[in-house]
Formats: sequence, structure tokens, C-alpha cells
Amino acid sequence: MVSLSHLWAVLLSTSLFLFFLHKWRRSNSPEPRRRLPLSPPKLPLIGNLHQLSSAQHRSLQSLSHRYGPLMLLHFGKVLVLIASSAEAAREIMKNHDLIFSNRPQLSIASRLFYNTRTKRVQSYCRVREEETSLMVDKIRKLGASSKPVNLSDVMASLTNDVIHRVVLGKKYGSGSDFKETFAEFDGLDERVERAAKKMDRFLEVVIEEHRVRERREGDGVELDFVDILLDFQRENASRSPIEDDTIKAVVLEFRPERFLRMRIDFRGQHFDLTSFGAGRRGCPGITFTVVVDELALAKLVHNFDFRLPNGAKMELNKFDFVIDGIYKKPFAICFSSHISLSKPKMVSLSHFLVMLISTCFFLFFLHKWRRSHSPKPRTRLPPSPPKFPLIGNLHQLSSVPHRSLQSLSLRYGPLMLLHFGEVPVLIASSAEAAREIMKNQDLIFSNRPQLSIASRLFYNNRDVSFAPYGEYWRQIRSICVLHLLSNKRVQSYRGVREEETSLMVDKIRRLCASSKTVNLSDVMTSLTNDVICRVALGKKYGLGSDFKEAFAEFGVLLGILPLWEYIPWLRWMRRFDGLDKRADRAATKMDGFLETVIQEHRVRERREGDGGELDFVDILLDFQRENGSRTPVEDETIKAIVLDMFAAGTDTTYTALEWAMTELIRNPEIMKTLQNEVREVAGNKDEIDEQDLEKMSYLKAVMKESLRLHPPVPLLVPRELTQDTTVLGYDIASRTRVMTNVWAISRDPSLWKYPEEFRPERFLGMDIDFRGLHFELTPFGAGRRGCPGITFAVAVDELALAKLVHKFNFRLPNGAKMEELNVSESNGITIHKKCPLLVVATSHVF
Ligand code: HEM
Repeated sequence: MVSLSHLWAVLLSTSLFLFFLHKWRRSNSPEPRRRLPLSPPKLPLIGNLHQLSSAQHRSLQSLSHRYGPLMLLHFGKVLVLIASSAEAAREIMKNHDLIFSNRPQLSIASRLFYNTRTKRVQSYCRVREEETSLMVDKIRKLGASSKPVNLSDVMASLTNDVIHRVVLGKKYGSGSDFKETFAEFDGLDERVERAAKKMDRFLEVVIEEHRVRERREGDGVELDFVDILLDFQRENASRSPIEDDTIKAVVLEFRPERFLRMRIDFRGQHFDLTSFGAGRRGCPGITFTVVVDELALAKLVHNFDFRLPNGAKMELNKFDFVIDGIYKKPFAICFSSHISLSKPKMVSLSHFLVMLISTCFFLFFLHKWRRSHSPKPRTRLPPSPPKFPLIGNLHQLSSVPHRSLQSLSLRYGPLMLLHFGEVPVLIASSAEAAREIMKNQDLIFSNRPQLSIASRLFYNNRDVSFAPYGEYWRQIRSICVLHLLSNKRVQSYRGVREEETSLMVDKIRRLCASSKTVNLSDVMTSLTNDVICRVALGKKYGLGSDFKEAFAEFGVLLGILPLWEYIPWLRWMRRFDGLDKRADRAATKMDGFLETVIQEHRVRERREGDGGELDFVDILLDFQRENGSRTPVEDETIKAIVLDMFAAGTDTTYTALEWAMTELIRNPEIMKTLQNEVREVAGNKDEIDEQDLEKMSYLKAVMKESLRLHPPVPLLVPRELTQDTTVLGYDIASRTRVMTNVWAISRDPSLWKYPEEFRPERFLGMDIDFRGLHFELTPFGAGRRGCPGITFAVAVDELALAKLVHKFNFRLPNGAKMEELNVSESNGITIHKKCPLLVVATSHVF
């Protein structure tokens, strides 16, 4: 029975969980194809506001140095895109100008500036000349009395006066209602509201005065902006009515301080200089501004000489200078000093306490947030699909992960960072990324992650495949490459291959004779198993043997990916799921078997040069005896290596053969072409031998094409990065796991024509090979950790394939059509056919 309190607890925690899931989903819900610009780390609530100094453009510039020319910031909850390069500016103000153009009232501005741009601006020529002359007189008067001139003030009142006359019809100088109210506009909320009301009353009066005098276009007098707008209002009353409020808003737009800056070429054509913006929303007042500025500047430099005060050099303070001995206050201050501080208010105790507590809270959360969000500032991570808490991206992997990863890579790019639980996993899905990992930076990508079950099965990772990168791995890998899998050694097993493939043909022939359906998958599994058994152990251990049973359990255990391997806090499950015990039992059984094999080999003691063909155990024991002092090889190492040859060699070699036969049976035309080639090369011979294979170029093309479409290990064996690095411009942290999706690469339409089709012809006359030099085709991996068993595997597969198509014709049982052949894939590290390949074979009559 569940108590009421339990029920409540469950209900409450479920609701909490659902609430947070909902919140998380909402905040992590980018559309799948979205690739957001980089964002500097943000604080809760205020977003990136804390990163803006009072000179915003400067803080944004330094952020852009770190996060690139296009950044996505959050001003509180408002999303703000910051463009800091000419390219980005062109995108916004030219290429995508239309959709970036949202702001109202442009038609009125166009009436004021564009339609009659030069004419209208020209009409204010008198105003400009009068006002600039007044400015010169003012400076001259001050110069004569040797008083310091605040040049910024002088220029501000020039533009102020020009604009007032042009917009409102007369000047409103300092001390006027208009000027004072304007000064309040950059203040804080309540002050702005008060100022807005005051300004509204002022403009109301101005509009009424203009209405009374009613001056119109064509009256022959110089119209100010209010005249023009009222005229526009009257004329367009029925078509597009504009209200008094709109007129007031437009008038307010003309704030004098906008109009005194130096500009070079800025008319919106060159995106490296767009001081006025560009495109549809570019400033319509360029001409207006430029004529005032140019005239003012011309008069200033014409009438005065400039030098710095107290003989200072220009570099010391760019902003201070003297006109006729008069000190000038910095330009920069004039343009940013509109915020006037209100009088300090008395703070009550309760206010003080609230502020203190909220500051403490703020600092506490800031500290927490900083600790959890401490990426290095320059970190540029590869794109990641949205992930769930705890499980990361595990839910996005289907039972055939290479396919789900391929479709994710189509959305997120050739280099993605996923999280399998808490483990970061880099997924490479392009030839370029594969080259970076397995060639250019192979050394630091050569470690293997330590998987606990594999470690129990392979004597604590003393095999080649799972051994961590280091001296031990180097030694045993070189033993494998030089002594077990070298070309010469593989050649020495030719007899084994020829015998075993002939036995396979006999077996199928017997089944043909009794008109039985042939399970080709079984036949091919026992072929590769028997070849590797004879080569590694000296004799076959078939169905029912201790070895076969223990090995089957190995296969199952290696295919299990326990959740606790990826989610550390689930480690407690390890005690209950029984996996460790199961792995230990299988390892002990296998160890007992291998111990017996080694002892048998020790007794017969066959050595290099004895004349007989040596198996892997012979070779390794021989090596142990000869190199005992220099490179000691323990029995456990021998067992781990031999076991590895089975684990890495049997399934993969059989899978490659199975897919090749499957594709040939699905494509009768290609099967026919191959049979013709093989039968022609074989001629009158009853049995094909390995020498014949050299003349079968189509057979080799079939093998390559099959490995392209169906790489037996589609994600290769995972690797682990040993130090921080950068791949294709992205920063990858040390200890990140790495998977290369060779399945996706060898179906990449930018590399392969008709990538989904089985077309062996594509390899005829093409150099591309699978031996790790061409990164568009690497079913065996490449570099230091690349497969050392290529020659061995290809020798078995090519001979078996040639013999099969030489001796038999195949069709599907029960008259099934080729299209009905089930080609679904199994799961696991090695991907073979889910259902066995069943065929009806008939002996070819020569
Ligand atoms: C068609 C057959 C085969 C395929 C597709 C295949 C594929 C692979 C792949 C993809 C890797 C990992 C490469 C990497 O991480 O870059 C690998 C590693 C390995 N393969 Fe194969 N393999 C095949 C046959 C064999 C055979 C027949 C043997 C031995 C008899 C063998 C022994 C190994 C070993 C020992 C490694 C580990 C290398 C290391 O980590 O240093 N493979 N193989």
C-alpha cells in the first residue's frame, strides 16, 4: 500500500519534473536547422547587459573580437543581433535589407528629404549660411577677449539653431522650454515621461502657430518642416491620414546632436563605411547633415588656425586643442553627456535592507553561474543538437546509430558535439574531418576510451584494439603488424584459405544436390571462423566447442552499452544488473580455454624455420622465448592478442562478404558481369586459386563498392582525444570521445555520384582505395589506429567471393523478387544483415 504522503511526494516531484522539462524544452527549442551566431555567456535575467559599458560600441567591438563578426546578445530578454563586419553590414543593409527594414513613418521622411531632396535641402541654404557666419562671429569675439571657447558647445548650438529654424521655423536657445525638455529626454523613466508631456504641450503650441499662418508649398516662401508636414496632412487627409502626434514624433526625431560628425564616404554603397546606415532604413538626412557640416567646417578652418594648449603634442590628447590660444573641451564628452543626475534621495532602512539582500542574492547567483558557465572565452564548440538533462543526446540515437548520426549531421554539419549521457562525443561526418582526425592530428586522436566490460574481457585492455595509446600498445601493435599480419605471413596462410573456401563450395554443392535452401550467412560465418581458428590457434573449433560458446557470449557482452558507463550517477545500477559478473564468468571460461591451447602449443614447441606453417600462438610463444629479456611478453598478453584477432577479424570479415553477396544477388546484371569475368579468368580450371584474383579487376571493384555502401564498422572503433585541440575551426577539449561516421562519408553526395546505388564500375580506372589514404573511403579506419588486418581480410573475402560466383548461380527462395530481399541492418559495433541471407544455389554447368 502506498501512503498518502508518498503519493503526494510522487505527485509533487512528477509535477516539478514536468514543469522543468517544459521550461527546458522551451528554452532549448531551436528549429532543427538553426545555427545560431555565437553568444557571450549571459547572466540570468539581465542577459548580456552587464557586458555593455557606457561606450557600448567599444564593449561590443571587444566582444566581437572574441565571438566573431555576428553575435547574438540578450539585452535582458530582448534578442539583439550585433553585426561588426562590412560583410555582415552588407547582408543586413543590402542583401536582406527588406526583411531588416521594420520601422514606421518612412513616407513622411521621404517627403521631407528624398522626393525633393536636393531642392528642399537647397532651400535652406540661407539658414545655413547665416548660422555658420554667426558661429564664426561668436568664436571671433571670444578669441578677441582671449577667453576659452567650448567649441563643442558652439557647434552644438550651430546645428541646434539650424535645425530649429528648418524644422520649427525659429530658434529655441538654451533656457527655452524646448531645449530644457530635450535635455531630459535621455534621463530615467519617470523623468522621460514628465519631459514627454512637457514637450507635447510645447509642440502643440508650435503646431497651432503654424496652422494659423498656414504656409503651403508653392506660396513662394521657405517652408519649415512643420509647415511641410501640416501641408502633407491637409493634402493626404483622405488617402493616408496622418495625425498631429505623428507630426510631433517626426519633429522630435531631429535632434541636433545627431548632425555634427565627420564623415568620409558614407552614402551606403561601401559597407566598410556606413556611418549613416544603408538600404531602405539608411539615414534619409545625409544631404541635410553634410551640407551643414561641410559649411561649418569650411568656415572654421578658413577663419582659424589650430594648435594644442600648452604646446602639447597631438598624440598626447587627441581631443583637446586651442583655437587662437583658446582651450577647447574634449569632443567626446559633448556627445555623450546628456544624462544629468537627479538629486540623491534619502534611502530608508527598509529600502537599504532590501537592496542589501538582493545584492547578496545577485552576487551568490553570479558566483554560481560563473562556476557552471566557465568556458574559456575563445571556445568555439562544434554545433550540438539540443540535448536532454542527464541523458544528453542518447534519445536521438536509433538502433542504427550511423543512420541517426548521418541525419543529424545533415542538419548540424560535418563536425558535431553530442553528449552520450555526460560523455562528450565528437562526430565526424566528412572526409575533411576524417582526414583531420586520422591523419593531420592522428597522434592526439590515437587513444581509446576505457570501456569497463571490454576491459574485463580483454585482460584489462592488454589487447591491441582497446589498449590505451602508449608504449605497451606500440609494442603489441608492432608484434601484430610485423609478425602476425604482415604481407608475407598472410601469404603463408594461402593454403588455409584455399582449403577452407573449397570446403565451403563442397558444402553448398551438397545442399544444392538435396535442393535445400542455403543459409549463405551461416556458410560464410563458418568459413571466416574456421580460417581464423586455423590461423590463430592451429585447428578449427566449430559449433558446440567451448571456444565457440564462450566467444558467442563475448560478442553479446561487447554489444551491450550499459547506461552507467555514460551517466556516472547511475553507477549504483552496476551492483544490480549483473553485467560485471557475467563478463567475469565469460572471461574466466575463455581464459581456461586459451590456457589449454597455450599449454598444447608449448608442448609441441614449433618454431620459425621448422618448415611447418606456424599459427599465431606458435609465433607469439616463439617471440616470448626469444625476446624474454628485451621485451617480455606475458601469457596474458598472448591470450589478449589472440582473442583480439578473433574479435576484430571474424565478424568484420564475414560481414564484408555477406554484404557483397547480398548486393550481387540484388543486382543480377552486376552479378552476371562478375560471373563472366571470373569464369573467363578461370578458363578450363576446376578451381580458382589466389593468383587468378590478380586478373579480376571487376571483382576488386565489387569488393570496394560493397565496402563503400556497407562498411562493416560504420562508426569505426571510438577514439579519445588526449589534449585540447582545434578541428575545422572548432575547439575540442581533451578526453572528448571521437566517432567517425565512415558510413555517412562514403554516401556523401558531394563525393560520390549516385551514392545510394551499387555501381562497382565507378572504381574501374579510379585510384581510390580503402587502405587509409583516401578519406572518402576508410572502412578500415586510417593512421596509427587503422586496421592492421586489411590484407588478411581482403584475401579471404576476394577468394571466397570469386569461388562462390564461379561455381554457382543464385536466386531467392520461393520465387521472391530481388526487390523483396530484406536488407535491414543489425545493431552493434559491426553491422551485418539483420536476417540471414537465404538463397537457392544451382551449380553452374560449364
Ligand atoms: C573486412 C574486415 C575488417 C574490417 C572492415 C575492419 C575494420 C576495422 C576498423 C574500422 C578498425 C578501427 C580503425 C580505427 O580506429 O581507425 C579496426 C581495427 C582493428 N582491426 Fe580490423 N577490420 C577488419 C578485419 C580485421 C582482421 C581480419 C583483423 C585481424 C585478423 C583485424 C584486426 C584489427 C585490430 C587488431 C584492430 C585494432 C587496431 C588498433 O587499435 O591499433 N581486423 N578494424
